[in-house]
Amino acid sequence: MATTERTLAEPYRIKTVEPITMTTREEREKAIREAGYNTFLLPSKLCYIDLLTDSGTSAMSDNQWAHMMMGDEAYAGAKSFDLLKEAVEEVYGFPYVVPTHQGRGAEHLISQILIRPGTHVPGNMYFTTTRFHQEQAGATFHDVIIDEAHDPQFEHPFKGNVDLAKFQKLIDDVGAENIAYINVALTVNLAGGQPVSMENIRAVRKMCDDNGIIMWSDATRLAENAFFIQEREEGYADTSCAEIVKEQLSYFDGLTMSGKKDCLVNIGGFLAMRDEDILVKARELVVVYEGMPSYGGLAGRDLEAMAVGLREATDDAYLAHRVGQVRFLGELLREAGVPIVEPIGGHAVFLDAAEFLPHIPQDQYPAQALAAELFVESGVRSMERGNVSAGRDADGNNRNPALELVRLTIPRRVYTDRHMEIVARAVIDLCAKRDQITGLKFVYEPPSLRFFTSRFEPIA
Ligand SMILES: Cc1ncc(COP(=O)(O)O)c(C=O)c1O
Ligand SMILES: N[C@@H](Cc1ccc(O)cc1)C(=O)O
Repeated sequence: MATTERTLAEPYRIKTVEPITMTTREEREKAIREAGYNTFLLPSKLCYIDLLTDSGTSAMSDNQWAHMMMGDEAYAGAKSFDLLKEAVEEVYGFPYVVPTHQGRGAEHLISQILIRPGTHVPGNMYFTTTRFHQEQAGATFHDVIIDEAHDPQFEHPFKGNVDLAKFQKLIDDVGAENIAYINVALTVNLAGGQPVSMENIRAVRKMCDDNGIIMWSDATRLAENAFFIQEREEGYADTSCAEIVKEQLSYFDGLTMSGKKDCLVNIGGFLAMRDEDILVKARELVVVYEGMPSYGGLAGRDLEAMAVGLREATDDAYLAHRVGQVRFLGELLREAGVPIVEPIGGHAVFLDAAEFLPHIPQDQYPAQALAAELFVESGVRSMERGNVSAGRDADGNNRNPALELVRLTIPRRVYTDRHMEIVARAVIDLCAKRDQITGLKFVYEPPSLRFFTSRFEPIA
């Protein structure tokens, strides 16, 4: 959809509003200094338009709020769990579900269940928390995404696809019996919100069947993935996103879910699976780390909101608007010559910071510097997704990923297209004076998941 053709209005009307206010440049300069040039450490009240993340930032519907009042807060056997179980079975097709407080709670449990120390986990690009839990359980992560995903400019309709040859090579190198499972993310966050095709999912399933490998999904943005299949894959134009969601998942043995994205809730997650042995182990572990198997760290009202939200998120009109709004912002930037990751993904527009700031070496964290400066310029909060996020390897060296990006992440059902225009204007204005932006160095660096809490100062 080109910007000029954006005729579909929001498929909802606004019933509750939350005021936001603009700050002065001086206030923002002080705030970013105090936050150690890390946008994660900024107070949200100073962020005029907050595009840090699409996680837990959705606006809930009237129906979700109504269900919040109906949460069954019993410690055990709450009916809210039954509602979630029914929704997961009906919409996703999995008979068993174990709630967790959010996605990484589910990642922790499945990593502990399926990984033996010394085994291997392939995936279509790493995700920070996912890889952390896999490594903590003793596995080695292997990136088996297609090469194109590491090239920000490469146009590919399904840039999140698994490279079957890379997967096969790993099987040949380490032996199928040493592969704990393959983890396929729908869509791929760090590649730019890029989708995986149904054809690719089927082909991975076949390789898993041929080799006796468990096929798991990080299904965090599975509804957005379904939208891209409907839009781009032959044979799916007349299939509803709800049907595509179900078909996609029919090939998997189970999934981890961060409900904070495509279940449209502010908190929540779960594991879903077909295998009873995995269910039993998940129930054994969930009571240690999260709570009873019927609530997993959540309130009954959270389970209710998630059960309703996961249905709403598969609606065709909602998804067309959702992905359309992300694209609207991306196209405004592209038209102005701002370097962005192509094609524009499902949940965010990613600025190519390496291209934006060619004068800043990667070890001076250009994406981190760009996110900080965008906030000072405009009050728009974004997130670094490059060298800082990738962390250090076993030898203590920066991983220097091929993608050095800043993510403008669009919360679901929260901002209007007018907000998107303001964001585009801010980025375009900053692009015109990019030469003035300088690199950063660490003044505090935590040992893991450093991007959340690290602090920096400018290199003079
Ligand atoms: C692709 C992906 N997987 C897993 C997670 C983990 O989910 P959560 O933030 O709910 O722990 C996230 C977001 O954090 C994500 O984007
Ligand atoms: N999953 C969320 C929250 C998050 C952000 C950064 C991370 O590396 C981990 C989690 C997101 O992608 O925005």
